[in-house]
Amino acid sequence: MTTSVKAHNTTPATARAAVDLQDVSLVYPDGYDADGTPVTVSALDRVDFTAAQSELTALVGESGSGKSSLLSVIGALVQPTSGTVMVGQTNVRELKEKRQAALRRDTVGLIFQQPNLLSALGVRDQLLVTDHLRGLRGKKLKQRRSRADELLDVVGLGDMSNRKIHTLSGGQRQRVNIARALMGSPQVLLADEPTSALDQSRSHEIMQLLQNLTKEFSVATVVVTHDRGLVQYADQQVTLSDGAVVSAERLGSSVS
Ligand SMILES: Nc1ncnc2c1ncn2[C@@H]1O[C@H](COP(=O)(O)OP(=O)(O)OP(=O)(O)O)[C@@H](O)[C@H]1O
Repeated sequence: MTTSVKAHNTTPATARAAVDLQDVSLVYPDGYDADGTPVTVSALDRVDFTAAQSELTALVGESGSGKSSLLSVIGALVQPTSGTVMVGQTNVRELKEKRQAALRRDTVGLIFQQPNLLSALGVRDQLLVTDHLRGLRGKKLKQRRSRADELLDVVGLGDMSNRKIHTLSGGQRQRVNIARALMGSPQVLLADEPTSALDQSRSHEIMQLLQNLTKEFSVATVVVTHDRGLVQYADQQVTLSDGAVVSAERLGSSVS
């Protein structure tokens, strides 16, 4: 059973808001009209949005309603035109670019539709790419390798750490992607249509995994999905239309 509440805030008083957006608008420049006047597109229109620690939020809405834009703003991939974006205790818009990059690396885990994995590398090394690039060696690299192995275990790939990516199924690749997103110990996990390339059964498995990891790692997870059948894994459903939040509902934990 779902309970409708005020559209802009459904985080329970007891839950810590890991993501808190107030009055956020995002306007993209979109070329020029025939008279040479600049044209703009309003992707987000005065959005209030919260996502709590240890909760999974499903973000739904028609194509073009602003779902990806909202994820991009939360993940500091795009600067909103106006409004306040808090991730944990950090006011993202007040950060300099370097600190925003650090936030993207350390505080936010990103999971995309198609796992963007490197075909030349084995499964464990997908999780260690940034550590290799940063030149980590010795004891520190060993610790990171242990973390990678723990995470691969958690996502059900404990026995596949040396496998090459092309030998994995779509669902297994998405699990690698999820494990990689957790490498930085994020407070927030953002997933943009993580199941759209998978069949129904694998999609449910991935959503169940995200639901479990949300609790286990105490992250605030926001999942964009077109598939209404997958919303059952969420604690909260937020619906966007034309860049605005039109409803926010708390959901009963029907699946666990
Ligand atoms: N980089 C951009 N430049 C200009 N307009 C953009 C840009 N990105 C998105 N838009 C526009 O902003 C609006 C919201 O797009 P967005 O991708 O956030 O929607 P969405 O709900 O994620 O759509 P979909 O479900 O199709 O992925 C759309 O009108 C889109 O055309």
